[in-house]
Amino acid sequence: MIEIENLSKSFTLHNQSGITIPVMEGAHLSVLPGECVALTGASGAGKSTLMRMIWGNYLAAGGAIRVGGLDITKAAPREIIALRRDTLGYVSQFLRVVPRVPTLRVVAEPLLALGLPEAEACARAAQLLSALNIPERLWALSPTTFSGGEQQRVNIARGFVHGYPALLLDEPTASLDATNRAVVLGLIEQAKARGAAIIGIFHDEAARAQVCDREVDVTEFTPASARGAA
Ligand SMILES: Nc1ncnc2c1ncn2[C@@H]1O[C@H](COP(=O)(O)OP(=O)(O)OP(=O)(O)O)[C@@H](O)[C@H]1O
Repeated sequence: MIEIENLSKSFTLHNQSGITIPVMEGAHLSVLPGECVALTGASGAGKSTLMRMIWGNYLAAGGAIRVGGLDITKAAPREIIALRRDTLGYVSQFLRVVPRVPTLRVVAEPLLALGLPEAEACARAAQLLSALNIPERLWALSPTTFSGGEQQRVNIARGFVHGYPALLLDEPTASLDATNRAVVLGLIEQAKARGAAIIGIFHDEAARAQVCDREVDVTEFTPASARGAA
C-alpha cells in the first residue's frame, strides 16, 4: 500500500548562503495493508522529514513514494489533494483548524469532502468524539480554545473518521491520559484489522510494542556524508 524506493532528501538553506544539507539517501520501506510500522531513530534522524515527504509537503530529491499506486514525488497538486481526500490520512501532532468551525464539523469534514450526507457524517463524528471522551457540550464550540489533550483527541477523531487505506500517525498518544491512550490504541488496532497500512512515530515505547508489527530505524537512511559530520 505504501512503497518507498531509493528515496533521498536534502534541504537547501536559502537564507544561509544556499548551503545544502543531505538528510536522507537510499531510503526503502514497504508497508502492507493491515501492517503498522514504527519509524525510530534519534532526534534529528529524519522521522518527521520522511512523514512529510509521504504526506507530500516536502519534495524528494530522488526516488519514489507510492501510496495506493500514486507516486507522490511526481504527482500533480490535484492528485495529492485527491489522495488525501480518499486514501491517505494524517494525524499530525497538532491540530490546525479554521477558527470558529465547531468541533463536530471539524471531525465530520473529511466525510463531507467525500460526499457523505451531513447527518451520516455528523453521526460518525459524534461516535468518535464520544469514544474519545470529548464532552458533548464542547462539540458546538471551536476546538481552538481546547486543552492540548482535547485538541489532540479532536485531531485523532478527524484522522480516523474515514477508513483511509493508508495512515500516517505522528505521536498519536503523546499528551493523553491512560484512558484515552487506550482508546487511541484501540482505534489503531481496528484500522489495522480493516486493512489500513500505517506508518507512525511513537516515542511511547509500550504503545509502539502494542500496535506496531515492526520498526524501521531511519538512521539507516542517513547519508554517509552526514553520518561523518555527526
Ligand atoms: N525545513 C527544514 N529545513 C532545513 N533542515 C531541516 C528541515 N526540516 C528538517 N531539517 C533537518 O533534517 C534533519 C531531520 O529532521 P527531522 O525533524 O526529520 O528529525 P526527527 O527524527 O523527526 O527528529 P525529532 O525526533 O527530534 O522530531 C535534521 O537535521 C533537521 O535539522
